[in-house]
Amino acid sequence: MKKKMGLLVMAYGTPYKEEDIERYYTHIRHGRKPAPEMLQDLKDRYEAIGGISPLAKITVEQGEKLEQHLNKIQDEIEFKLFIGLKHIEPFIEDAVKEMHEDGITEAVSIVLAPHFSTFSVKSYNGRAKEEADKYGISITSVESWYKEPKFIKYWSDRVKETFTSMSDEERALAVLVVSAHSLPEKITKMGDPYPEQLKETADLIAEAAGVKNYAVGWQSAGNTPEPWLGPDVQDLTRDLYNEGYKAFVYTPVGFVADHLEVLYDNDYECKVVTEELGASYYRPEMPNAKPEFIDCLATVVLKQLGK
Ligand SMILES: CC1=C(CCC(=O)O)c2cc3nc(cc4[nH]c(cc5[nH]c(cc1n2)c(C)c5CCC(=O)O)c(CCC(=O)O)c4C)C(CCC(=O)O)=C3C
Ligand SMILES: [Fe+2]
Repeated sequence: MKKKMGLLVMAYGTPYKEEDIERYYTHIRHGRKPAPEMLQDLKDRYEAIGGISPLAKITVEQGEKLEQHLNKIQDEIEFKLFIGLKHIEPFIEDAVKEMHEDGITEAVSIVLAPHFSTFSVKSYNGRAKEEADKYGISITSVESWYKEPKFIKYWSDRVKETFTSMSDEERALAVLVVSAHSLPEKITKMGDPYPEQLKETADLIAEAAGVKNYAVGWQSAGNTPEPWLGPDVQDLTRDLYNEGYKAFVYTPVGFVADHLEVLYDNDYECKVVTEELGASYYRPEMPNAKPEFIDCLATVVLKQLGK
């Protein structure tokens, strides 16, 4: 008899249609409605990437493929998928309640973001645990998985391919920019491991790819007066250009899918800067639901369970 276990896959969530944008943004802002111009700015950014983000579909595909793959590569546990989102339905709490209604008493959870921070993974895991406690469900939660060798290999393979595709002249002046979502700088004072985890990720990828010229940057910082972690990837691009680099390879490794922060903040905003400088722009493909990435997530889940 196989043991049945809930597989709680958590992700950020995205509006399903234009009318969802306001309530989604309000949820991100902890219930404070955005000013009309902030809302319009966000709507314009979604419009610029085709009206709506591909993220909703990709998250489901990642979850479903992970469930299938886990059930294929081992036969001790029967995993059942539940998707729980941070800022739109199905919310994390909805997913945990559904697990309970399904008779599940044991679950493993993973967030579709590799690095731990109090603002991201800690909040996902905290919400899941609080709801699970109501039903007596025990959840074991992955806290971070950026060090998983299959994750590092995913990105170092992409980086190698990209550098190999360049001419010798271009490669000599190329630089790798490894980035994640910025967070308020105050997390550093709280001893948050997030900045250090991104730096470690960059070191591991650069080493595995054999790339000597690389830098860590932050992107997609919020629109608030407080200081955010820097340097911002756009400013960093200009600084690196002034140091002599002419080709830029962006790897937004804090994300795992094509979505607004990548399709707009990298593929539009960073690209504008490289075009203005006359430099070349590369952004290797995101993991999405590629088999090697699904296998990476499965490895992380099984390791969490001591398998
Ligand atoms: C750490 C982190 C991740 C990575 C980890 C994880 O994945 O959990 C992440 C991912 C994402 N963030 C996303 C979208 C947004 N995040 C926002 C705003 C914010 N994010 C923050 C943090 C993070 N965010 C913070 C501290 C704010 C400011 C809140 C405030 O104001 O106090 C805003 C508001 C407008 C703006 O600032 O742009 C939007 C629209 C999407 C979906 C894109 C799509 O729909 O395709 C994804 C995957
Ligand atoms: Fe965000």
